[in-house]
Amino acid sequence: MWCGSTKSTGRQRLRSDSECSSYDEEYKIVVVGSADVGKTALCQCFVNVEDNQRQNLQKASKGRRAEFNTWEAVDGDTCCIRLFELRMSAQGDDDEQIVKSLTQGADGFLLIYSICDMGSFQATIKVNSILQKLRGNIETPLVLVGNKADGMSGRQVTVSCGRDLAFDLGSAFYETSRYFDSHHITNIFHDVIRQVRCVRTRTKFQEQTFTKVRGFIHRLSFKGKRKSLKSAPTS
Ligand SMILES: Nc1nc2c(ncn2[C@@H]2O[C@H](COP(=O)(O)OP(=O)(O)OP(=O)(O)O)[C@@H](O)[C@H]2O)c(=O)[nH]1
Repeated sequence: MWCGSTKSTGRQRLRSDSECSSYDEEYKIVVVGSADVGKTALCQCFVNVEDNQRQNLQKASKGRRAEFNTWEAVDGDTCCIRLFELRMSAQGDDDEQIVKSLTQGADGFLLIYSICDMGSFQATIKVNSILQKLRGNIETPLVLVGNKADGMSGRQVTVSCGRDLAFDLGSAFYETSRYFDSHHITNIFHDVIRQVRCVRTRTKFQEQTFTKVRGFIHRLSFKGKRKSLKSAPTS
């Protein structure tokens, strides 16, 4: 697995953006939540950034919008995953243009809160409604994630609160931590990719069905016209 970040950290990138965007299967995933819930930490764990680089990245990224690219095999199919970190507050006082363009251009979302911060949990409800409003009718693959489940700080949000919210949102739900086994975090990112694949397959199927039906109607109307021309009396 190649890992890299497009944050201007001086870190060497092994493949270019254009390579990523020309890749067959590209997934744009927005990792969204309030400040300090661990968005950067989870992205870094997923793209497998080493611990010593992690500290530098974190220092360099404060106040910046982070973006990570990685190539990853999900269920045997390699794809290019682009992660966009988006800090959003419940007040909706964020840069509207950026929120709008990231939200509308995304294939899927990881909605993060910290289980040690009730405010961040409550904010996810508001953030989700902003996302849904901006997406309109576009289907939105979503995974709700309660981070910092390592017990280092006091828990403020119970597991059942998280589960109930996920049920209301119609999303998958995980609790995790940057200190958990990396497979746990990988599995969360793979889950959202699988959901995006389902949406894409469904859309493709609907488009193919629509094309077939349109072709059938076209042929029928053509036959009908030919018949009426043949049966028309010749003067
Ligand atoms: N205990 C614990 N701390 C974590 C975990 N993930 C992140 N942190 C800590 O929480 C703080 C914020 O982490 P970040 O990854 O910068 O959070 P963020 O959501 O990207 O923050 P912003 O970029 O400010 O929005 C840091 O001090 C991290 O070390 C976790 O799973 N467990």
